[in-house]
Amino acid sequence: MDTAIEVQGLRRSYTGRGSESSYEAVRGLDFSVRQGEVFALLGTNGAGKTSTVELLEGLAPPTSGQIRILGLDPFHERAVVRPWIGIMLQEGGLPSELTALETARMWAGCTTDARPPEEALALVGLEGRADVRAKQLSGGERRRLDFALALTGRPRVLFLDEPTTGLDPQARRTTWELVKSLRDEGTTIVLTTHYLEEAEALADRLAIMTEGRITVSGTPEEVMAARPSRIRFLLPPGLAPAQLPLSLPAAVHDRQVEIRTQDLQTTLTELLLWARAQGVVLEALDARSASLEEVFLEIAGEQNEWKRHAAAVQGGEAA
Ligand SMILES: Nc1ncnc2c1ncn2[C@@H]1O[C@H](COP(=O)(O)OP(=O)(O)OP(=O)(O)O)[C@@H](O)[C@H]1O
Repeated sequence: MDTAIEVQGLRRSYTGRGSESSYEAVRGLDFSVRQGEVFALLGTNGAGKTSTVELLEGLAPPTSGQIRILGLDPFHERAVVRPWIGIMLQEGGLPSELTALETARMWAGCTTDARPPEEALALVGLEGRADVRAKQLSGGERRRLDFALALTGRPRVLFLDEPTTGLDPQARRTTWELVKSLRDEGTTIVLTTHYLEEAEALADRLAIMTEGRITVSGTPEEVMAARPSRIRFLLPPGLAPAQLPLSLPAAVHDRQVEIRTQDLQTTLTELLLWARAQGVVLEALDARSASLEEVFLEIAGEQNEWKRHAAAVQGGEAA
């Protein structure tokens, strides 16, 4: 079987208490994750990532829709599915008096076919901190201990919820290498992160969520290619904006020119040929494809724009 995770029409509502109305945090998701793939779920705060991942982990039943983890329902067939999955939570909640090794041993004691605790600690680079109590570990080291525990059961499907939050740049790179090597060994990984360069570095495919829905999805390259590239330069002295090549729609602010294009190579060639023919230098020339961060910010911006519009319409109606 090639598909590790299959999600269809997934919805999750939180029922309100007393006079509070219920809130639909997940509003109809469809996606699948192949075996041995890193799938990143991105989105602004409150987009519904954790609500979704909890359903995938079988911690709660969906309000409607279907989930299959390696062919089974993670909530109703939890006893079978649980040993296949590894979960790294945002807040580990570890007993603070135990050392790192004692914690890993305790965890291994509750796990079927557990990795030796020393091996789990070594995988995350904590072998030298084995005898340090959890409460004396740094925030980043505790995060790595959480990761070691998630790996203890040799999971086939691994859920990593913001795995590198609080890690220094070197520890973050080491974690990335570990994620890649787990993926190369065939582990399926669902990753949520607020670090877009992390998603760019690790994800085979990703989905960006806004308000409970997936707005865009695909490989990082596909997601970035869907947005225009941009070229910037300073308007050469003595030239008016109207003298720029007409076929290139440019926005000019003070002397700063910005051209957006779906075909960076052709547009850039046209611009450079024009500059040579004019005998002008394009100062501060900068041409780049959309980064994942730009795509993300644009989607988040569109969402805010839409909210402002909706509020204005509502305000208008009320008036
Ligand atoms: N137990 C709950 N009861 C009611 N509403 C909830 C509950 N848990 C989450 N929500 C709401 O559901 C929405 C989605 O929350 P969720 O934690 O899934 O978002 P997220 O994308 O993981 O956010 P973050 O990036 O901040 O972790 C939010 O508006 C949140 O307030």
